[in-house]
Order: sequence, then structure tokens, then C-alpha cells
Amino acid sequence: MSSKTKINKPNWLSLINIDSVYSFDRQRQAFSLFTMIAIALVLITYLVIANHRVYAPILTAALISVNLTIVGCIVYFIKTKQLNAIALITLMIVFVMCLALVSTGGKENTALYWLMFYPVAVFAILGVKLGAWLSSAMLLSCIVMLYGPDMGQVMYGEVEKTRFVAAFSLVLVFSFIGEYFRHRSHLAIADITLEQKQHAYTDQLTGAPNRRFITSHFLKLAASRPAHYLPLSILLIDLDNFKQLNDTYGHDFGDTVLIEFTKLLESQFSATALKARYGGEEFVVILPQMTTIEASILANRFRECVQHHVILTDKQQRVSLTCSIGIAQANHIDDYDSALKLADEYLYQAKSQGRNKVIFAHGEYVSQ
Ligand SMILES: Nc1nc2c(ncn2[C@@H]2O[C@H](COP(=O)(O)OP(=O)(O)OP(=O)(O)O)[C@@H](O)[C@H]2O)c(=O)[nH]1
Repeated sequence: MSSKTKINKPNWLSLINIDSVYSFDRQRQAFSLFTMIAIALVLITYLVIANHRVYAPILTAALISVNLTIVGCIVYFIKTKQLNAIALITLMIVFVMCLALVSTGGKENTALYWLMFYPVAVFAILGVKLGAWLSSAMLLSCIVMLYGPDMGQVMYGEVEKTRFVAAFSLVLVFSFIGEYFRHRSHLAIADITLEQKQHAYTDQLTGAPNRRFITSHFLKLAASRPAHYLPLSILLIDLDNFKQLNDTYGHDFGDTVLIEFTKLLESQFSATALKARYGGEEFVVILPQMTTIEASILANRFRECVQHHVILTDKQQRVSLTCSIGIAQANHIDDYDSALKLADEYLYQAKSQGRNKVIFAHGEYVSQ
């Protein structure tokens, strides 16, 4: 191995999420939707109670069905937390109700005024694409109703119609511009946040995750999905006599060895294992859903692999190295620190007993 190349496409980067960037945006969407739902429920209930003697039975039944559908949407959301599906259904219902309002004219023919909220709400709740489609569909439907053939709909004055079309178009255009650039700036913030997080969590020399990644991110992730991770086996791995290697072949070659060692970790342990550089010539491998007994077999295989691995210097000298490993198990995420401390004690024992060993609670592996 001669060049100081970093590992390609590391798996662990996919564990980094930037959900926090989107959480306020989801709240904005949910607040807009549930405000609209509350208004729709109150309005429809009022219309049914106040006018059920005047309305045709079919209209009363239709309004009650709309209310029941909206309540059904709320129940569906509580169970599934799927906001987009109920947002689309609700806004389609509101769409149809708005057209019905325009068709009947509403109280004292004021229907057209009430439609102005639609583009604002639909962009806020469904975003740019669906917002543009539904708002444009609303505008076109209204134009057909206002200027098209008589289908039994109420007639509005010419000035009123022109003013409505102009005002609605303006609201639509400015809602689109606002939502489009808000969305773009949001994506830019998300990109920057992800880049900064990746940078903060990456060891610059080896490209491996660093100690901060484990403490600030990985443990929180594991705590949120304990069934996928516990028990954790923690391998604390330290290169043997690294100072001597540095002193003999130079610091640059020492760097090369650290990079090579990281590649070896990456290739010898599974994709689900987290392989991090903890600092200096010390590495941590975290094996999810594994006991120390199982982990010790993998650790010993890795120790042997390191022992037989040869690294060439620039002058084609063959250099081999060894490592010592301490292993401990964490049955709860809160046990991580104490398990790491225990692994450190076993590592210390491995060093003091001559190095190139794997030591854990139930025994040890030594070089043959
Ligand atoms: N090349 C290089 N060396 C490093 C780096 N980080 C730490 N080191 C060196 O690693 C060496 C660690 O030395 P020690 O802690 O004495 O450990 P050791 O020589 O491996 O001895 P044992 O651990 O007891 O086997 C020191 O000489 C550090 O300078 C690095 O990023 N690059």
C-alpha cells in the first residue's frame, strides 16, 4: 500500500440524518392543515345546523359526509402520522366546496371573496408542485364558471368577475414565488447542515467516523431503535508499538499505516458494524446485536488478519504490525461508557501481557 487514499462511500455516512432541519417545516405544514380542517369542520357543522330545514336532504347528507370524511382523515393521521395523504384529501374536498360556493354565490353573492385563501393554504400545506396544480385548477374552474355557458350557476357582475380573476391570479403568483424560494432556501440549508455534520463527524486522516460521531450521533440513533442495536459489543483496538513504527519509518508512513488499518477494519467487519477512529492509534468497532463471545471470534480473526498483513514502505521495505483488543458488552445504551471503560481495562491487560491479544470477560485469544 503506498497512497494515502480514503475509503470510498462509507456506510456510516448514511446514518447521519438532518431531521431537525425539517421538523419546523413539518410543524408549519401541520398547523396550516389543522387550522383549515378546524375552520372547515366548524363552518360545515354551522351550515348543517342553521340550514337543515332549508337545504335539500341530499345537500345536508353531502355536508355531513364531508365532515365525517374529514374526521376520518384526522383519525388516520393520529394512527399513521401520514400528513401528505390527508392534506391532499382535505384540500380536494375544500376545492369542491369552493366551487359549490361559487356556483351558488354564497351569502349576498360574496362567494368569490372567500376563495382568496385557497392558493395561500394549498401552497403552505402541499408545497410548490401540488400547490401550483390545485391553485391553477381552481382559477381555471372559476373562469369557466364565471365566463362559460349557463349551467345553473349564479351570475356575477362583469367588474366583480374581472377583479376576482386579477386578484386571485396575483395571490397565486405571489404564493408560488414565496413557496418556491422558501423551499429552495430550505434545501440549501439542509445541504449545508449535512455537509457540516459529515465534516464534524469524520476523522480527517482516515475518513472513518470519529469519537464525536459515536457520542453525539450513533448512541442517540441506537437509543431510538434499541431492538435493532442491543446488545452492543464494543471492541477497543490499539496498534502495538506504534511509536516505534513512527520513529523507525517516519510520521508520514505512520499516517499511511493508520489509513491502511482503517481499510482493513472496513473490509474485515460487516457493513452493520461501526468502525471509528477514537484518537491516535486507537480504534473502536461497535457490533450491533452481538454478544462478546460472538464478537471475540470476529475480533480474533481480525487480529490474525492484521498480524499477517504486510505494508510496503516507499523503499519497498515489508512492514507488518500487530494490534491488541479489549472487548465488552453493553446491554443498554446507558451502559456504553461503562462497557467502553471495561474494554479499555481488557485492552490494558492485553498490552501488559505482551500485546497482540484479544481479551474479554470470558477469556482471551493470543497469537499462536
Ligand atoms: N503517524 C501518526 N502517529 C500518531 C498519530 N496519532 C498518534 N500518533 C502516535 O502514536 C504513538 C502512540 O504511542 P504510544 O501511546 O506510546 O503507544 P505505542 O507506541 O503504540 O505502544 P503500545 O500502545 O503500548 O503498544 C505516538 O508516538 C503518537 O505520536 C497520527 O495521526 N499519525
